Amino acid sequence: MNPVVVVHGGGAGNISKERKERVRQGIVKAASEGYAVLKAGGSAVDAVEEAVAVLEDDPEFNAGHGSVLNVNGEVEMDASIMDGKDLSTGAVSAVRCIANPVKLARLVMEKTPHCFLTDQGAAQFAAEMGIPEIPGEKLVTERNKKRLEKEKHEKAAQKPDCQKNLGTVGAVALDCKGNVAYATSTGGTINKLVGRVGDSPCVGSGGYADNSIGAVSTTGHGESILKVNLARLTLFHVEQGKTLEEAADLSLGYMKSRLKGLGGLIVVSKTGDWVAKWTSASMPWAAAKDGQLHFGIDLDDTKVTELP
Ligand SMILES: CC(C)C[C@H](NC(=O)C[C@H](N)C(=O)O)C(=O)O
Repeated sequence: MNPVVVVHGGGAGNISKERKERVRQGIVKAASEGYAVLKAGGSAVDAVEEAVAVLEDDPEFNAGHGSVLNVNGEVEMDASIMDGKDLSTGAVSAVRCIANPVKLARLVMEKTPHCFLTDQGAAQFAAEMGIPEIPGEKLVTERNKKRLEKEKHEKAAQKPDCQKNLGTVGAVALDCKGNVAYATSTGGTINKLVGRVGDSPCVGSGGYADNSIGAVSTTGHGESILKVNLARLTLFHVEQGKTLEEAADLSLGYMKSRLKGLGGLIVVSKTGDWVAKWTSASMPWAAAKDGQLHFGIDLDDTKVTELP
C-alpha cells in the first residue's frame, strides 16, 4: 500500500499575504514530516500524531502554542486521535499547561481503559505519564491577546465565525499496512466559556477512522459539527458508495443547510484516495502521496511539488 497523509490548518478568513506564507510553510512542514514517518515504516497513528504535533508547536495555528483564548484570557485545549485498525480512540478536553494535547490523547488511547479524560483528571494523568507542565502563558501569543480584546469590544457587532476562529489542526493517514488514523487538535473558539468543549475531541464529530472505510478530520463551527456528527456522517456516505468528493459535499452541505454551520474536512479512503473540502472562506491543507506534495489555502489554488 502506498502511504498517504493529508493535513489541515482550520478555516481561514482574509489573511495577510505575509501570514499566508507562514501558514503555508507550517502546513507543508506538517505534511512532509507525517509522510516521512510513513515512509520510514511508521504507522498511520504515528504519522497523524507527528503531523498534528508540528502544527501544535507552530504559533500560527489554533492548537497548542497559538491557541485562541477563552473568556478569561486563558488557553484550554481539546484533542483526539483514533486508530482505524481496532477503532481504539483517545481524547482530552479543556486541558491547560501542556505543549501537545495530541500526545496526551494518544496516551489516553494506549495507556488507559478509557476513551476520554477531561480537565483536572487529564492534567493528573499527564503528570503521571511524565508530561512536563509548562506555564499557561507560554501558550499565549500577543496576536491572540489582541484578538480576544477585539472580540470582546466587537461583541455587539457579531462577525461570522469563519473570520474569528482560525487554525484548528488535523491529519489523516494511510500507512503501508493499510491502516488509517486521524488526529485533531484545537484551542477551540475565541472568547469561549471556561469548560466549553467543542467537536474536536469528540469521536465521530472531530474525526473518525475505520480501516474498512477511511479516515476524516474536521474543522469549523464546533457546535454545528457536534450536532451532525460531521466526520462519521461523511464516512457514512462513503460506505453508501459515494465518492469522497460527493461524501464531503453532502455532509458539509447538510451542516450548512440545516444549521448554517460552516467548516471543512480532509478524508483518506482505505484505497488511498483523498480529498480536502470546505464551506468556510478557505482552508489551509496539504496532501503527500507517491512522492508528491499537493497543497493550497484558497479555492482553485492548488500547487504540486516533488517531495525530497
Ligand atoms: C470557522 C472555522 C473553520 C474556524 C476553525 N475553528 C474550529 O475548527 C473550532 C473547533 N472546531 C471548535 O469548535 O472547537 C479554526 O480554528 O480554524
